[in-house]
Amino acid sequence: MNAAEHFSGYGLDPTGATLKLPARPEPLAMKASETALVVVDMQNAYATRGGYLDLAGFDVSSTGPVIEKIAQALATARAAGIQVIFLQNGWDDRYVEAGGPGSPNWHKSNALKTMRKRPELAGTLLAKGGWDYQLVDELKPHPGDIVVPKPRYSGFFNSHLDSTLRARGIRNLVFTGIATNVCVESTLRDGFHLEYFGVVLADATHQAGPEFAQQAALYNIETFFGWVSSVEDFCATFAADEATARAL
Ligand SMILES: C/C(=C/NC(N)=O)C(=O)O
Repeated sequence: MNAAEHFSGYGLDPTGATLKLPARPEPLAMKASETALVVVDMQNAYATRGGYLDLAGFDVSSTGPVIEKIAQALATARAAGIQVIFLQNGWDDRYVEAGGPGSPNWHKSNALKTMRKRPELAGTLLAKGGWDYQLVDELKPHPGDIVVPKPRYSGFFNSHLDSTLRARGIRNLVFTGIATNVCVESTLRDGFHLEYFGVVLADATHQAGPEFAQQAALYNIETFFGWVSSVEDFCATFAADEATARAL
């Protein structure tokens, strides 16, 4: 290599089409290379009967269609070269990372509260290494996907999410997962403050709590923090991009 060829640095990818994802309140311009599909906390705890949310009294009976929608979005993202990021919520099996009584998390986490109320569950909910913490069988990471463990609702706190995204020049975050009104919204909001463009695929998300919580979260996102789209629109937009790339 001669001296002229030897340089360092990062130039945003000048190649690749800029696509328009149909979204509310208006379409969002994005490139596959600057976009990540973020799958939030699709763990047994949040999506499976017998997991934490179910044991804590939240309805998880209609998470099946959400899992299917996420699988569709994942297939399109991987084919289009979009970085896939799985967030995984929880703590070490002694709950040091959960914080003690000096942490609001200790007081507000329904997982920790449920275990205090039912001591026979101690050590089982959201503990690394356990079934509850595991990602659901239908949505296992593929080679090239990145898994980011996180100890709080927002994926940006005490995690390597921000550095992972910035190192790859990613500016757009496409959100799926559970729960829309808790970890999805928290992560999208923090992303907004860090200058990421956040869009949620509404049919690939599910709330913790009553249906109005889903609608309120989507209203907040659409009106204040980001954009709302669907799996069908995401797949149609990026499948077309992939077809164009193959034809070139
Ligand atoms: C209620 C709750 C939601 N988590 C999430 N992944 O949205 C929790 O973790 O306690």
